[in-house]
Amino acid sequence: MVAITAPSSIEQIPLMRCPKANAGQAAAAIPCVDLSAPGAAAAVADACRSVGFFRATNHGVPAGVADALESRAMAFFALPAQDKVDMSGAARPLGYGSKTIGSNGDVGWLEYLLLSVSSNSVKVSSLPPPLRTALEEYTAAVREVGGRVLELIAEGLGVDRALLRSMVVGREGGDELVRVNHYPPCPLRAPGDCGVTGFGEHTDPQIISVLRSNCTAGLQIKLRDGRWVPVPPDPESFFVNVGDSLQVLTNGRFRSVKHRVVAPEGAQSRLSVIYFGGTAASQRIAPLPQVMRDGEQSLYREFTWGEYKRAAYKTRLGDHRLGPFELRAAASEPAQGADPQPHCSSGTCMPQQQQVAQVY
Ligand SMILES: O=C(O)CCC(=O)C(=O)O
Ligand SMILES: [Fe+2]
Repeated sequence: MVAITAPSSIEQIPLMRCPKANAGQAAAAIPCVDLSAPGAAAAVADACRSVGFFRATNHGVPAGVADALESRAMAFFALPAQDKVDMSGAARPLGYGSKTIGSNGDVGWLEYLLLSVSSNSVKVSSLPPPLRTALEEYTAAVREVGGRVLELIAEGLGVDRALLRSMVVGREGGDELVRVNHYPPCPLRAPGDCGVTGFGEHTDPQIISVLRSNCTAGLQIKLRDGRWVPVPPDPESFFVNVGDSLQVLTNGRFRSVKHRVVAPEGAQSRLSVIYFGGTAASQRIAPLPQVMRDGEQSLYREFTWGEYKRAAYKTRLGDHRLGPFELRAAASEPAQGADPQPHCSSGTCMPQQQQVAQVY
């Protein structure tokens, strides 16, 4: 097992309540779209409206591209902690991070690499060359999947097919990121139906995210009815998230999906790679006029991607980040701060009643 080292000040990992879900029902709740099928545009739009998340098959990415990145990434994460920092810089926010996510107190049982991948180059000079090559090949492939999904979304919305894709792919000054998350098996045992936080509940702020993981479970999404359901891992598929920006571009027709990761309890690490399709800092994020009905008002005040990203970096993962940009508070969920959470400390979870009651 690879040990995660971290400053002692972040020794505390929050718990999350993970009610046992019926595996069949959970899998059925997650839409699956064959990207090459004739009805793909309608199916993608439907999934983005109902769940904000779907599994994409027939995406055209050869298995070897993702497998190569997976093995290079595992080799990187097996290096001594200091080497990982030396090679990629400490995450601020880009670079190598361990346990700390962002700079506002979020922690989880993971280590990661967060990289800017706009304009086809991974902007970290000293990564091991085989890892860099694997990242660049993977990024080129997953960007195509993201681009295709954005075309299908546009088609499903009845707007110009190239409109959303051109905000992200090949966009001058664009903002595409890749995050490689490694969740080693967690030796901490959570009480009852709790799990140890791998990555806390959040929505992704960009337009869309495209995720691929190895065979180890852990990802969960929140359905519209409030139920958390586990996403069965499937290394042969990609999983697509609606991000906050797409929620705004569709004036709330699509909703960004809340998701989180529970740390692996078994012997296997989870390795996931997420491509975040963001746009240029100067891009206005506002409902597309073509999707608005006559007389329909925007639910959001005007902002640019740059403004939203800056605001997002000042918040906690679980904060309702779109809240300050909403014009009609009643139209969306109440703003939520990060709940106080129970903690694991020094390898033992504390099953105090009061703490467990505060699990989100
Ligand atoms: O690692 C995962 O499976 C998901 C992580 C995630 O949601 C993120 O990095 O934004
Ligand atoms: Fe995410």
